[in-house]
Amino acid sequence: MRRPELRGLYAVTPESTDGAALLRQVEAALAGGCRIVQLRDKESRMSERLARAHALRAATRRHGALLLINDDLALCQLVDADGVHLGRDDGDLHIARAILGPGRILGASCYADLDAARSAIAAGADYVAFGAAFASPTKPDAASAPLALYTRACAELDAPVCAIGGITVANAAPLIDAGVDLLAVITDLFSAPDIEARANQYQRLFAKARP
Ligand SMILES: Cc1ncc(COP(=O)(O)OP(=O)(O)O)c(N)n1
Ligand SMILES: Cc1ncsc1CCOP(=O)(O)O
Repeated sequence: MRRPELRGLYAVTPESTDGAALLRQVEAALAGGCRIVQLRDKESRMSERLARAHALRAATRRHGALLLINDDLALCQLVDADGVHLGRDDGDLHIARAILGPGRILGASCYADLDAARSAIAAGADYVAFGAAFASPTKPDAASAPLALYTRACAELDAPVCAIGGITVANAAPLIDAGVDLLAVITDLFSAPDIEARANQYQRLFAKARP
């Protein structure tokens, strides 16, 4: 079943930020209207990741927002997060769905591969992510997903479509016009001089597109 809450700005946390600063930044994004946050942390030790996940869990709850955890099912369960995001090297999606149960959200990276997205949806993914939409400062080696792929994905797939990679408020409109449901953003959000205002700009792009 489609989940209507899977639409809008999807804030993915940056690396190399201290825990207190990260929490302030995420709070600002939430204040600006962001309703979906992903903890993506490949650098911290487990104890620090756990502390960050707990802090983000509390903050997202205060704002009625969703928290997803990148890569880590166990951490998702430990902090009672709303779901996980998994890539092709992060384990089998059928098994992830079985572990998560029907209530939690499962997101899957599909790079530029529509067949991978069909398989992911069949395995129980709630949304499928394609990228990089544009050159990404965070992941310069990411595969590239052209706009036409998003158009096809939105027309052909029965699940919310997420775009990631190099997205900015200046280049996002064609993706939203193509029907993309989720814009996953790191740099353009968390490096903005005013994160709350930037999050609000994204939410307004979605509000303008359709109800
Ligand atoms: C929403 C969203 N889409 C794609 C990714 C990338 O996931 P993955 O390919 O597993 O790469 P890493 O993030 O693990 O480097 C994502 N994290 N979130
Ligand atoms: C995790 C990931 N996967 C593909 S691009 C990317 C990074 C997105 O970050 P940014 O918004 O800074 O380009």
